[in-house]
Amino acid sequence: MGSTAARPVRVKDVTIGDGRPVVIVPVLGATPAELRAQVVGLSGRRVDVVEWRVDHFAALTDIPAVLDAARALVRLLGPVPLLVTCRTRTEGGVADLDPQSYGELLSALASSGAADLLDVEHRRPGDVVAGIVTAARRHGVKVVASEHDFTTTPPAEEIVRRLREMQELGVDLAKIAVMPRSRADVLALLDATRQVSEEHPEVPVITMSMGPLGVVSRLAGHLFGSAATFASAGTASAPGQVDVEGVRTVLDVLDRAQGAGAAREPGPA
Ligand SMILES: O=C1C[C@@](O)(C(=O)O)C[C@@H](O)[C@@H]1O
Repeated sequence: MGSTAARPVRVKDVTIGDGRPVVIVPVLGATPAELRAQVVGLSGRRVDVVEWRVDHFAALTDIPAVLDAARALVRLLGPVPLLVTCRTRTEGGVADLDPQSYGELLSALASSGAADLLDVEHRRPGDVVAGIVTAARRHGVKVVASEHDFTTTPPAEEIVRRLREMQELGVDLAKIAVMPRSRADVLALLDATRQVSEEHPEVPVITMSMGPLGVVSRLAGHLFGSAATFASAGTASAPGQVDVEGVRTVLDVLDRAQGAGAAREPGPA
């Protein structure tokens, strides 16, 4: 274990990074009406955080329209925190923004109070990333640094290095999604997750191995140290996402099994 203490992130009534997996569900509407319908469709489902994938929004370059839509979502969600993510093309999303426009949009979102959490791609230019993080800090918005590799899985040491690089940006959470080509790749992702969450728990990590091979990381990643999992409700935002009910069922089973295991542990069999 590292010498520093875990620092779970508190957003509204949700705690991220205390060992219990947080379920995040993306919405991908192109218009405010589509987004509204998707969020209404989530009511009664066990969703901890909603992610707005703003890169799918038709008026992405119209900052006031984006802020209006974000505010409407926050009102509709009530106690459920909103994570706003603008996934660029290079990271597997649909936004085609130059670094300056990316920085302006995210800084505006950070300053507007229209997001509880903001995803920041740490591979954008350093000054752009720093500007967004500063704006978010000033306005009490939590930052999730992120990186995506839709073709490969780097070796575990490299995943560790990238997660550490993100943790050191002064953000609240560090996230990495990678694509496995083998079972060994899935293990590499899980092992890197274990290592960073044990040695550097001060910034919780969110990790996933994508596609069908990586599904186990979405269902049991918390047992290796991942603080959250992305689950779908309707349209998945990445390959391998399982529907929210399926994820909840598995998490409940694992939770019960762990409780039973803990109760048995002290005595001899
Ligand atoms: O970063 C992530 C993780 C993700 O890519 C996944 O694999 O579940 C889904 C995205 O919507 C989100 O922004």
